[in-house]
Amino acid sequence: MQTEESLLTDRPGLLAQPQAAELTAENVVVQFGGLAAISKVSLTVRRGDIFGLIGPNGAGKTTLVNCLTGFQAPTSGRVLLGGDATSGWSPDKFRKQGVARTFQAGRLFKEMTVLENVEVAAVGLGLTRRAAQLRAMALLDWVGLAPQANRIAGTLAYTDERRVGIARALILSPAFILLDEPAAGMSDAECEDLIEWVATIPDRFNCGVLLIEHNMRVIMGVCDRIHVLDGGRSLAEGTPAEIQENPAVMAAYLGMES
Ligand SMILES: Nc1ncnc2c1ncn2[C@@H]1O[C@H](COP(=O)(O)OP(=O)(O)OP(=O)(O)O)[C@@H](O)[C@H]1O
Repeated sequence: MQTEESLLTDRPGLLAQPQAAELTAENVVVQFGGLAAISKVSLTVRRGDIFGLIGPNGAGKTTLVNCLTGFQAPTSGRVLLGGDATSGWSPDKFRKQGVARTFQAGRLFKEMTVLENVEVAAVGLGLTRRAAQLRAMALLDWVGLAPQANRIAGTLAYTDERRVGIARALILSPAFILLDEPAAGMSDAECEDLIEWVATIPDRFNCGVLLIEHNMRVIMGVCDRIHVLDGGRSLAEGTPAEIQENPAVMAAYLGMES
């Protein structure tokens, strides 16, 4: 009999056991025609850390996350998972090796139930329907959506869609989870709630978190380190205190909502 906790966090033997301690971008360049969306960016997300990725609109945050998850091939440079080159890996391979993500637009299957949305992710990773359902329920409980499990996903509030996306990404306990603007559209109270449970992810799931977020309260409240992009280039990296005092960062954010 499995406990609630093991349903949340263990990894069945059919998956590669993700051992990687670091997810690294090394001199990554992404060129879209004449536009350099990412210019020689290097950063490392460590298992156990919450690593913030911030920057004004169009800075290249999502493009970089796409590179770190196999949705975009770098024009040059490399992405390394625990020291292994990932060149040519599909998003599915990244996921099976323990790198999961959410999307800005929830990308839920709108006609399916909330539970089925999470369940299919586990079935896609090789679990039986029954095992997938047990784990999906445990995760929905953890994100506070168990009472909505049988609701059609297309009828959910926008903020609850985010929670389903996070539950789906956390299924089978990835080594790294990349969250793309989870707080967008949330009220202050919902943000506080988000900060509280995102802060527990590294220890609970033994994973590293990369967090893209415009909401500075969320970023400063929860991150161990923060990397700032501007116009596709790295502007700064440091602790929340260092980033808040960095004049170049303040200049890039002048006029932005805090
Ligand atoms: N598939 C694409 N083809 C062409 N240009 C693209 C593509 N994807 C992104 N871009 C451009 O690359 C730049 C970086 O975009 P990206 O979405 O990565 O920024 P972002 O920091 O995530 O922005 P936001 O905060 O608004 O989500 C932008 O100028 C964008 O228009």
